[in-house]
Amino acid sequence: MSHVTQTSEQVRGTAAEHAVPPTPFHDLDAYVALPRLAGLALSPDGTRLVAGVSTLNDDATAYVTALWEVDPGGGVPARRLTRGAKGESQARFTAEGDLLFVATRPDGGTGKDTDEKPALWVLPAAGGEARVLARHPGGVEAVAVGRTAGSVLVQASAMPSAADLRTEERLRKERKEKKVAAILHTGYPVRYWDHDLGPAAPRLYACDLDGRLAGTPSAAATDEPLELRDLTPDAGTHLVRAGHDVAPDGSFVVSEWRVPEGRASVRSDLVRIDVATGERTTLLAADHEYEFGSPLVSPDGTAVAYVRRERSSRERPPRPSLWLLDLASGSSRPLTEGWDRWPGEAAWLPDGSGLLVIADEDGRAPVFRVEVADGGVRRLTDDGAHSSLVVSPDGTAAFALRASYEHPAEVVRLDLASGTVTSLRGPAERPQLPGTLTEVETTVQDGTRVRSWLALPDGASAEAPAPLLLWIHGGPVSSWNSWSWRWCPWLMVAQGYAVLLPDPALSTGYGQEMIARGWGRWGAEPYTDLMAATDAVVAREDIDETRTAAMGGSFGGYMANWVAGHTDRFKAIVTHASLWALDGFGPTTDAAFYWSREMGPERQEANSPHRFVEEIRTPMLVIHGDKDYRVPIGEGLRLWFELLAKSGLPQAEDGSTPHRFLYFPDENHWILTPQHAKVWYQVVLGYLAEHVLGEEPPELPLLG
Ligand SMILES: CSCC[C@H](NC=O)C(=O)N[C@@H](C)C(=O)N[C@@H](CO)C(=O)O
Repeated sequence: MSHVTQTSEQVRGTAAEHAVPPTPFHDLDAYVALPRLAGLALSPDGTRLVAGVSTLNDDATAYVTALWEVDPGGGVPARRLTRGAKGESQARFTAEGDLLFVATRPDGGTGKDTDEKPALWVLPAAGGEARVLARHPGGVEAVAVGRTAGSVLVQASAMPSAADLRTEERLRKERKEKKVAAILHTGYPVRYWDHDLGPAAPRLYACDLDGRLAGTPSAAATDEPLELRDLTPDAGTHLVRAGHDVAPDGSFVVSEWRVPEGRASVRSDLVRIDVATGERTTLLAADHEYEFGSPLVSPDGTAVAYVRRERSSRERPPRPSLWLLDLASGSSRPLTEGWDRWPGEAAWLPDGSGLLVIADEDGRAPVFRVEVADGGVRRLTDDGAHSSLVVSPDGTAAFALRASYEHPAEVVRLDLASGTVTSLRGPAERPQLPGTLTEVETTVQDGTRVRSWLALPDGASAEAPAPLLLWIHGGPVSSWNSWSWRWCPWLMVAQGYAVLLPDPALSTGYGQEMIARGWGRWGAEPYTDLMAATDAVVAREDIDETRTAAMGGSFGGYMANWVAGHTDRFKAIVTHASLWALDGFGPTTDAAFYWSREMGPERQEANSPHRFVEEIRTPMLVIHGDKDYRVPIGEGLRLWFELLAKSGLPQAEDGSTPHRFLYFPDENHWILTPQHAKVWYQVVLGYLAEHVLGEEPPELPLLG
């Protein structure tokens, strides 16, 4: 019996085989075994809802995503649809109700060696086995479908000189056989997050169904994979990380189109690509003031909702707003210009009268309704952070994933008339928590309200005050508003810590001025806001002011380093994937142009934590992954050397040090594999136990 109530149709993790912990947050094996939801797809008739669910593989060394069907009416338990050993993702429905997905299946069901590249599969609505619909020598990366008819659009990466898929295959084979991995770059960027860009770059292909899926199951089973028709043979690097949307009738695509603009900077235009001919026209050309992204074609195909991003500079942060482009006249107008929030994921209402838009607000990410007629914005949901929004064909309901710091993502139905949100019978139930979540706020010197989440362990009281962990979010332009498997406060709460999650200057969801307050001033207001939030919480009688630690990842790691050089109030500091010397980080991160708009050499100097190394007298746990291209490993290496060599707490002559460096040779900015995630939490919790609680460090046999 597991601690989580599950039906036979629900996901089981390896925790079920172990002794029962009070909650999954008391046991790292149970924690990493919790199922994780991502991605929703709704059939065009609104009767079928499919979610991706990741669970551990048999030896608990990887997550595998399967597709599950969830009853949109909430009556029937969720059921698993796919069972491939390497998993399935990107569920999409065709207009006829066939379920498409991307999967890597070793022999593609054909017995032939397919080099295990992800292919496009279909599970026909008419019944029968799943089969391959299309392949690409580089693997299928993304799939999009017109909602009412027409082509399936496939994104896959092609070698620049390959004019057809036969050449593509040959070029890839030659590189593989000769073990050539070299890339000759002519532009920027050259890396993204955890992988190299090039020599292959994304293109869009049409996969013309021509009614072939509407046949009988037996007819479908004999079908050969379809040909992919290249719509963008001249894409070069223009489609690198470019989002797109297909018109409902499948006749055209609107896509972001990256344009180099000199001095290693790239801007984003919007283009229209005709699916029949591949003809491309620029709809909106970016300039130094504005760029354009996140296109969504209206239900009648006559307009495009998009995000116009006021570009950032030394003087001001970026400012996105939602706009509407009329395709016939080419004229645009603002939809949310006066709304002081950053529009995120959006979906059209089927009658075209408005859009549902998700935006950060006050530690949450609610769903808002934006009226096309007058740009009116109305908040529809109360708690939680929403994602994967899909709207029912009759426009009466929407479905989404909803998460918060109280629970991981779950599938919900939102009644658009009443605003009622109902949890559906998903593949897993909410895990039991080892404490409670509350909201706290304080007013800082300039009058700004700084709010935070505070996770408290059961039993914290004036008689038994809890040690405090200040956890600083990354970005920095983001917010603590949703469940994160990487930054899970409840594992700390289960060990008796209270965890403070503040949203300081630069956080989203509090208006543009909150972001502007910290722009180019990372060591100023963002830091003092965090200290003020900590001061307010340690004044509580259920918190022990004498046992505190600070930690953060990425920008949160930057701030942890800054904290280390500016106060001795914490017993320990944990700094993950952190920015240490801004002159080094600035030009070596994967999108240097973005950061250089905010920080010139003077600001880099003023805000760089490495300048305060001699002031560091707090034990630090440094963590970094070698394949981190967002905050390159050089930051971690330099921090570690300088901490030992010249901090206020240097390595002793006998080689001993209270500092530690947890290094992951094959992880990136995020530590993702289940066993590495376990190691991460074990080492962090052990380090905190030693320095905050005064306990013996735990033995970690897997670390040698
Ligand atoms: C190249 S655009 C920067 C995106 C983002 N910053 C937004 O303000 C970012 O990746 N920042 C990292 C340094 C960072 O702090 N990442 C955090 C949060 O996204 C993380 O958890 O990875």
